[in-house]
Amino acid sequence: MTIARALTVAGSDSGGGAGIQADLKTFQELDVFGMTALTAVTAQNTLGVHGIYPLTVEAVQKQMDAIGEDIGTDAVKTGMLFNSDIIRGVAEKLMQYKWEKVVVDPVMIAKGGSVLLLEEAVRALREVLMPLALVITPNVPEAELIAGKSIHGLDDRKEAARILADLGAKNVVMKGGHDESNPNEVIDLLYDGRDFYEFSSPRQETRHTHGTGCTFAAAVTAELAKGRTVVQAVEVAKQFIQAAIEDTIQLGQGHGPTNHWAYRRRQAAGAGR
Ligand SMILES: Nc1ncnc2c1ncn2[C@@H]1O[C@H](COP(=O)(O)OP(=O)(O)O)[C@@H](O)[C@H]1O
Ligand SMILES: Cc1ncc(COP(=O)(O)OP(=O)(O)O)c(N)n1
Repeated sequence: MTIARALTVAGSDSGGGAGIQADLKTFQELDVFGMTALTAVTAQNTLGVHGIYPLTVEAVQKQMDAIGEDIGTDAVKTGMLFNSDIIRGVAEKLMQYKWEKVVVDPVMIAKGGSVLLLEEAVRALREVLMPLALVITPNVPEAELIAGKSIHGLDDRKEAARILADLGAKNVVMKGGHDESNPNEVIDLLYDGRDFYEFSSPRQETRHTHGTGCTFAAAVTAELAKGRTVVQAVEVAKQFIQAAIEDTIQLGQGHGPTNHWAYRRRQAAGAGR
């Protein structure tokens, strides 16, 4: 039996809704064998981030070597990378192992406002990591910072996507959760350097959206690991995150996590009809 493999290079969220925990749950739900290279430990729950403890570059690279020298991987996702040294160290290993299906989720700020990427690291993200990305998945504030332009609505998002593609990302998914120019719909916009594709879903009125970005990017990574095209992978990821937000599980007192079981349960229910 061959099994698709995916590696996430990201931070740990003790609350289980975002970071490496969200990535592994998503990989598992999509039938992909998940592996990890931890970049930082966060003490985090639905109320916010209470502590950040980055690992050394050596520790991050050793974990990537452990995968590269033995198990190998079909796709890689990067999440919280925290500082420019870690970004450069991760980029070095992506190149060394010639991992090409790389999904970069340019995690910068958590919902509660905590900084998950230092300001000094944005340049390294732009110059060193983006050219290695098969797909980059910024939310609106992240795209504004990387592209250096403010974004209001779909036309601005398209222009920012072009700027990000010029920086070297082969495909740009501009996520629409923060774009409230359309109160009824959330449109995720994919730009492949030539064409735009829109993935739309009804906007859910909920505060339980902790880890949506990680979960979405992990689903894209899992589908790429299985050999799907970028368009197919984004299509599945959109369905996965929509189910995870709609079938809410109410945990904690703040922004709760999404439901990583929901997509599989819906698929199973559909198959049983
Ligand atoms: N209120 C919502 N209703 C439906 N989908 C949402 C909602 N908020 C976010 N999403 C989806 O969750 C994913 C993450 O979106 P976004 O909020 O833009 O990024 P992030 O979680 O990184 O801030 C996207 O696929 C987006 O379409
Ligand atoms: C360890 C860790 N990594 C990433 C994030 C950000 O996750 P995201 O999916 O963008 O969700 P919110 O934090 O915005 O809810 C995180 N919080 N922790």
